Formats: sequence, C-alpha cells, structure tokens
Amino acid sequence: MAPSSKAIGIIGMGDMGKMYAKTLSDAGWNVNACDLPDKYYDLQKEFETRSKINILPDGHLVSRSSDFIIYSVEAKYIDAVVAAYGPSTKMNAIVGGQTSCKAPEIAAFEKYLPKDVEIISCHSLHGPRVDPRGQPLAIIKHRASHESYLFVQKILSAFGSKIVHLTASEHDRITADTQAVTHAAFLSMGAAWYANGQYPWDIPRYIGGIENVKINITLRIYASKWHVYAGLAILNPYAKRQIRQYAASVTDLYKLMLAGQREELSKRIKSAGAAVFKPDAHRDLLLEDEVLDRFSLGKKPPERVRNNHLSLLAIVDCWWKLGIHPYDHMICSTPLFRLWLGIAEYLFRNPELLDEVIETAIEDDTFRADDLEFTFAARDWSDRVDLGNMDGYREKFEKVQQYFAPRFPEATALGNEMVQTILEHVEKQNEIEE
Ligand SMILES: NC(=O)C1=CN([C@@H]2O[C@H](COP(=O)(O)OP(=O)(O)OC[C@H]3O[C@@H](n4cnc5c(N)ncnc54)[C@H](OP(=O)(O)O)[C@@H]3O)[C@@H](O)[C@H]2O)C=CC1
Ligand SMILES: O=C(O)C(=O)Cc1ccc(O)cc1
Repeated sequence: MAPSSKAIGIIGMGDMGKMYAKTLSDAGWNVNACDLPDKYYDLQKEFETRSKINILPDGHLVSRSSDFIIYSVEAKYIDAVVAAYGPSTKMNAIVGGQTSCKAPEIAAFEKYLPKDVEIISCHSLHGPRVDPRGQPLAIIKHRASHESYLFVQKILSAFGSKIVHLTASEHDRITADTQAVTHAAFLSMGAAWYANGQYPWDIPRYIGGIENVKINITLRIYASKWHVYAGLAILNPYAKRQIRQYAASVTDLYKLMLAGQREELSKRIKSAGAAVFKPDAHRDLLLEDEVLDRFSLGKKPPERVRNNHLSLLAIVDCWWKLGIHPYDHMICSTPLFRLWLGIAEYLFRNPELLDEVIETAIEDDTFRADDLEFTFAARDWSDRVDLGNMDGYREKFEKVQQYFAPRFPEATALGNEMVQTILEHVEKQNEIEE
C-alpha cells in the first residue's frame, strides 16, 4: 500500500536523483521524475520496469503534478533551473533541494517560488553508492508548517538515515568545515602526485596504513564529478576562508620544515594537537593499524616507511587556527570526513609517531619535492576557489582525473570496500561510547 496518495517529484535524474527515486519508490511512494528533455526516452527505458517511477519530459510537468519536489541538479545551475520550473509548482506544494550547499538553493527558492509554496530542503551527507542507512541526512525547514515538516520527515525516513535538523546557514557552516576543507586536502594530494609524475601505489613510502586511506580517498574523489566538489567549495559562503587557511597552514608548516626550525614546528604542531584532540576527551581510536593496512593498491614494504605527513599536520593546524572542533561535527559528517578525522587522530594520539613525524620533517629531505608540489597544489586550489572560478576548477580537476583514470576501476572497488569496513568499525567505536 502506498504510504500516501501524495506524489514526490525529482528534477535531475543524475546519480543522486536516481538513488532518491529508487529508494523512495521502493518505500511505496509515487515518484514523478525528469532530467533534461533530451534524456526523456533513455530514462523512460531505464525505468520502464519500475511502475512507481513516472518519467516525465521536463521540470514543468514534474512541478505541476507533485506534492514534494526535490531539485537534484548541479549546484551551479540551481538558480536557472528553479527560475525555469519554480513558477510551475503545484499550489501549496513543498519544494526542497539536494544540492550540497544551501545558500544559493534557498536564494533561488525565495526568488522564484510562488508564495503559497513551502520550502523544506535536505542533504544526504554521502555519495550515491554509499548505503544511506545510518548516514546523516540534514533537513532544513525554511518556510513551512510543522505538519509539512512531519510529512517530509516521513518521506525521507525511507533512507533509514540519521536525521539532523539544521538551518540553511548552520548547514553551510558545518559542511564548509567538514566537506570543503577535506576535499581541498585530497585534491591537493592528487594534484601533487600528478605534478611529480607519481603513481603513489608504485612507491614504497606511500604504501600501507595511513597512506592507503590517502590514496584511496584521493582516487575516489577524482573518479567523481568535478561539479559536485566545485559547487560545494565555490558556492558555499563559508568555504573560501576554510580552504585558504588550509593552504596557509600547509605553507607555514612547510617553511618551518625547510628552515629546519624544529622547536617552532614541534611547538606549533603540539599546540594544534592539544586544542583539537583534548586529553580529557578519552576515547578509543577511530582507526587501527590492522584496518588501515588492509586496503592497499600496491605491495606493502616489510618495514613501515617514514613520512612527515604534511597534509595531516596541516589539517589539524587549520582546525586549530579556525577554532573548529571536528568531533562536534560528527552528527553531520560525510564518510570521507570521518576517515580523514580518523587518520588525523591516529597520528596525533600516538606521541611516538608524532615525534617521529616531526623528526622526519626536519631531518629527512626525501619528501621535499613532494611537499613542495603539495604546497603549490594547496595554494592553487585555494586561489581557484577564492576567485570563484568554476572553469579553472574544472580544468585542473579533469587534468588530474585523466592522469589517474586507468586505475579508477580497481581503486573504486578497493575504496568502496575500505570505506565500508572502516565505517563499520567507526560505528562500532561510537556505539561503545554512547
Ligand atoms: N554525488 C554526490 O556524492 C552527492 C551530490 N550531491 C548534490 O546533489 C546534486 C546532484 O548531484 P549528482 O546527482 O551527483 O550530479 P549529476 O550530474 O549526476 O546529476 C545532476 C543531473 O541534473 C541534470 N540537470 C541539469 N539541468 C537540468 C534541468 N534543467 N532539468 C532537469 N535535469 C537537469 C543533469 O544533466 P546534465 O548532466 O546534462 O547537466 C544531471 O543529469 C548536486 O547539487 C550535488 O552537489 C549531494 C550529495 C552527494
Ligand atoms: O563524503 C564526501 O565528502 C564525498 O565526497 C561524497 C559527497 C559529495 C557531496 C556531498 O554533498 C555529500 C557527499
């Protein structure tokens, strides 16, 4: 039996739109969906066996016939798409969006939707191929009655996600802290490997433990669509400052390493660590060696090879400088952020390892070339985001993407397995603590 006679509309049948259409129709809802008109016939064919999904030629038809309409298009097009279809929204319907950044989405809704239309937005904080159960799902009640809010919650309960209630600006602040700056770090790693002509899984010093997480997540990001990452960095009003601080932290720490300023480097890293990983907040580590070592694209050397982990030192420094408490954001975190925090914690809560890293940073110059490229990359990503340069972002993203593309099938399979295993492990740790 259908949970209600009301229909859900989805505008934009890309990866997320399809995932939403399938999950909601499987839960018994009638779904009206469309993509651009030229994809109408292909989509009809793809969904012909699913009687609860009604593919329509365009967003006008979806808007006219649906009671809760979700825009699931590229963030950079949200204004134009809502301008086109918003005025066709059914009277008294509810409209929301799935874009990763809410400021432009809400602005477009306020600008183009008729006044009788309510606004309740959402954001699944995971990619389309991650099991949504237990993952955070933000819901934003922007202009709506309590009754409509309950109705939307009932619909979205089909995902089995953890619902987080936020305002649009709380959402953007948190995701700038979690997603945007995390992606900046991994995008910079990929760009640095590209600039050095390296495939890190071929180099013994990049295999095993923390390095596996770095490589797998970097490849996972570059195997995805550039517009998702560009949108959430460039259009989020809070993200520029965060990404700029990450680049500044990388640069400052690299300069201290180059100059051999052991005392200053050590003091700065330890102050950052003490602020972020409070000694009183005792908890088990999110990640362990055994879990970290399992997912390698290359052959692990018999001895662990030292690294100065500039990328990790810099994220903790960045959190410290911005006053970000990453554990406070766990309720609204993506899988990648939890893995990123997991490896940062792994390093900072192991005093011997942290001392070894500082020692390596000062004494071992075999990483200087890699770190130089990493510093350039972090600064360059930050500049492109600062300038709001979508084309510049795309150009760099796709160049690096092409370089790594031959390894995507293997890396994504391994990356999915790694994300799943590590997240299950992290969940268990959290349950023990609760
Ligand atoms: N991928 C992810 O991991 C996540 C993404 N998001 C957000 O969800 C949104 C969708 O992302 P995702 O599904 O990955 O991206 P996709 O590119 O796969 O999907 C977007 C779809 O919308 C279509 N589209 C563009 N304009 C219109 C229009 N006027 N009418 C109908 N359809 C249109 C696009 O067509 P065309 O390609 O031809 O432009 C495309 O098929 C983005 O805003 C993203 O930030 C949120 C959570 C996770
Ligand atoms: O986990 C991540 O950070 C991802 O890269 C996947 C992703 C991308 C965009 C979103 O809005 C939510 C999740």
